[in-house]
Parts: sequence; C-alpha cells; structure tokens
Amino acid sequence: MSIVEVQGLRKAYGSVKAVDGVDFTVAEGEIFGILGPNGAGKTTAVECVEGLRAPDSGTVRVGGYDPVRDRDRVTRILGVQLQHSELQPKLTVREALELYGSFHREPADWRPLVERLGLEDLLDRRFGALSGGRKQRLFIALALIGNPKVVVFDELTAALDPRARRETWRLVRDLNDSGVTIVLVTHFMDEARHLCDRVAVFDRGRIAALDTPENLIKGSPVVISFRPVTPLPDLAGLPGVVSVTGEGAKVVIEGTDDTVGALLVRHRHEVRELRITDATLDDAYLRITREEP
Ligand SMILES: Nc1ncnc2c1ncn2[C@@H]1O[C@H](COP(=O)(O)OP(=O)(O)OP(=O)(O)O)[C@@H](O)[C@H]1O
Repeated sequence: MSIVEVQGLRKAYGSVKAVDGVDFTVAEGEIFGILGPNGAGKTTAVECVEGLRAPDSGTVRVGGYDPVRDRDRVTRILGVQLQHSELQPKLTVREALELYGSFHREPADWRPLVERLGLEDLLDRRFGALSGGRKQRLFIALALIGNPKVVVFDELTAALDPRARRETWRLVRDLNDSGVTIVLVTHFMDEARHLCDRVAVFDRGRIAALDTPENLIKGSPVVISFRPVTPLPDLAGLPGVVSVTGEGAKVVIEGTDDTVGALLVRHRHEVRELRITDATLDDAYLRITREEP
C-alpha cells in the first residue's frame, strides 16, 4: 500500500519551473531515495509532501490526506528533518526534545528514543556545543518525536564525516526495520545504494528515472581494460560496445558484460592484465542526468 502519493505535481517560483510534472508513490515500509543535481526540484517536491509549500497543480497525499488542507492529520503521520535545520544554540538537548514534543498531541516518550540514538548522556548539553553527528542524531530524534509512520530526511548526512555517516545509515536502517517508511533526499550515490529500495532521479523538475539501485546500474556500461596479446578485430563493431580507447598497448572498452564474453571467450583472444570495473550508481546518475544539447 502507498503511504505517499504524488501525481502530476507542478510548482514554479516565478518563471522557474522547480517541479514540472512529477509522479511517484512510496510504499509503506520502503526507503525511497530522491537523487538529482542541484536545483533539480528535489527539496521543492518534498516540501510539497510535507505541506510546507502548496503545489500549483497536481495532487499530493500522505496516508490519504492532503498535506496542505489536512495539515493536522498529516503532522500526526509524517516526521520531517529539514535540509538546513538549526536550533537556538543555548537550547539543551532535553529542552529541544520537550519543546518539539509539545508540538504533538501524542508525542513519543523521548527517553527510549534518546537511548536508541545514543543521546542519553547529552541531555544537558547545549545544541551549540554538539558535534555535527550528534546534532544530526538530535534532528532524527526530533523528526521521530510525533511517532510518525513516514519520515522525510533531506540531505541528512551532508555535513557528516564518513564514520558519522555510516552510523547515521545504521540508524536509518534500524528505524526502517522498526516499520517506519523513509523518504531520503541525498546527493550521495553510495548512500542511496546502501539504503534505498527504490530511487527517483530528478532532473530539471522531472523524474528522469525511477527504479531499484540495481536496475538503474544495469543500464550503465562496465569498463573493461586489457593488454592484447593476439591481434584484435574491430572492437567498435562488436555488440554492446559503447566506446573503445587505446592507451599504448592497453585497450579500454566501455560496454556491457556480454562484450567481454563475446570478445574474449567466443573469439578466444589472449589478453593480459584484464580488469573489469562494474558500473556504479554514479555512472548511472551521470548517464541519466547528462547535459542535453
Ligand atoms: N523559495 C524559492 N524562490 C525562488 N526560487 C526557488 C526557491 N526555492 C527553490 N528555487 C529554485 O527552484 C529550483 C529547484 O530548487 P530545489 O531547491 O527544489 O532543488 P534541489 O534539487 O533540492 O536542489 P539542491 O540539491 O541544491 O538542494 C532551483 O532553480 C531553485 O533556485
């Protein structure tokens, strides 16, 4: 069942079409990624889901409710961590939790939440004195304080070092394992690959691709490099070959896995230093969002 439904969403700022006809649904229990270049419309789209912006046209439903018209009901279902979150630096962790709890009719007991997020020893620490990783953990706690069914994280790990990012990924997974649906806006391909069940790649206000990370990668070529021992045929003519470049005696081919099969196994060519580099989600992303003429 879908917990978030977006259909024909459009939102412009003056002449800038930030979101220009976007459709997607997020299934209950899913981790749904939103990727895309700067200015692609990701934040605008999730702000419409959060009810912070009213769409120009199209429909948005969260748990069946309109986030603008049925704000109260949606607030009970949806937790939000904004892209540029800040708190008063003198506020302590405890005060922040109590303040945010007071915004909800039935707030979660924040003590187990704090324990789960490893914040129990920091309750009297002021926000301004927390490290980036701990601030993010606090923002996760604040997003969860209303016991939401679905949470939107917008560039949750952007300011974190690699260790803190990995810890945050673990928290996101645990949260999802406990039944919370997650919408994750990110610039990090490895993050999307690690966490997301499906990924929507935004480009210029539209969704350019929407699939599992594995399927998005499938469409991208692998890179095969080797030093030929026996003479090679015209490689560019082989099925699945995208490009061929030669660096001295070394040949580099971009193509599908089948290219290697066809070239080396079927034609029995002898090669040295064979290396095959799998496509990554970065490759898929670059292919999907490449500049059009
Ligand atoms: N409040 C606003 N007023 C005017 N233009 C805006 C506003 N917010 C966003 N835009 C413009 O709308 C377009 C989409 O912006 P948006 O922030 O939704 O993209 P994004 O994909 O989230 O980008 P980023 O990755 O940089 O956060 C951009 O051209 C941006 O400059």
